[in-house]
Amino acid sequence: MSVNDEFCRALPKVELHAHLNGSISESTMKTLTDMKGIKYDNKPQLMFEKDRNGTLEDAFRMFKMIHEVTDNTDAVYKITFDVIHDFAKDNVKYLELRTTPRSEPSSSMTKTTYVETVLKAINDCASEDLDIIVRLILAIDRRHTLDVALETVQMAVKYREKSNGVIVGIDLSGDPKKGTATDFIPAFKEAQKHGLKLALHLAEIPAPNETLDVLKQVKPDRIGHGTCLQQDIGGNKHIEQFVIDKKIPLEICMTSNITTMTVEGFDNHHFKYWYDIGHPCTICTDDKGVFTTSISEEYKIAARTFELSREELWELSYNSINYIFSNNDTKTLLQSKWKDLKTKIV
Ligand SMILES: CNc1ncnc2c1ncn2[C@@H]1O[C@H](COP(=O)(O)O)[C@@H](O)[C@H]1O
Ligand SMILES: [Zn+2]
Repeated sequence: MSVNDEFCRALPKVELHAHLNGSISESTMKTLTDMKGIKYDNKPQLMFEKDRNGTLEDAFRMFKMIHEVTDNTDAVYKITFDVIHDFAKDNVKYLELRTTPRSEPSSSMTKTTYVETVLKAINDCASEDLDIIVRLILAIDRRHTLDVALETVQMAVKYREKSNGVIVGIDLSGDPKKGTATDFIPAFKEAQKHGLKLALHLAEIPAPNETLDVLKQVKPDRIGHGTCLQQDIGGNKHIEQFVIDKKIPLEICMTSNITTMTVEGFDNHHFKYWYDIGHPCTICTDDKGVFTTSISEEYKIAARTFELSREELWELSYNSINYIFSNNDTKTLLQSKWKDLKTKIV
């Protein structure tokens, strides 16, 4: 049987690359704008309309506007709670959300209350019967300074303890056209020293020198996007070979790349190359709200574009369990859940 919407929804899934604020749904956006007394009639400025392309600049303008709506702890609680419910409804059984700690003087929200609020929403969801495990990655924004990055790592260490291990890692994200990833190497090393995992946006746009430096000096646990990893430096495929040799999993965000035009068309997406050589890849949404997608939709696009069967999609989803930032007990639990569900859906 061929792959259809129903199959992709029923497939149990792992989501490892989802930015909290970029994952806001239209209905949460409506509620939050109502709470602030803003008239919500501006969807195209906050989220891409389906199948409409733009640029990375457009996406970053949208994040800025979404941040204006989530500028207080009530809103941060609501968005976290709703995003977890959205993913649970889409049959995501294990979710690693990532977010950049943010302070907002207008509402007296501090980075501390921001992180505590996100953790509280995660904790409250865990006491519901949602059948989803949620972990948190704190993000370093490449537009910020090394000091800010070190502060983020410190918060991750402190709140990993306080949250009983809900925080699992550190991300590097933010506008890839700004800042330099290598500046944050001391923060990445500090995170590793404390046993935190690293999921870094690398090569979302061509940046071979910083990509190779970061890869060699810290060897991240996963790479976000990796769109331009196949570039040569001095005629040698150093970067690609390094990623292959070290088997660093790639977080694949197809709709995000096509919409921001960092990849020209689904047919040309680098997923095909890496998948065909058997490299670890996991299908992700990036920002399901801003890019008007869902993880089920991303699986469907992969199947449609690259002619993957139900069995192949199931494998793709099952193998993603290997790349999560949680312990072997959690992996075993998820693997047995997948096996139980397999006979019902494949
Ligand atoms: C499109 N590709 C992308 N490339 C790089 N960084 C991205 C991104 N998509 C999202 N973010 C990062 O996530 C933030 C929003 O979520 P949080 O406020 O952290 O929850 C953005 O401001 C940006 O720093
Ligand atoms: Zn991302």
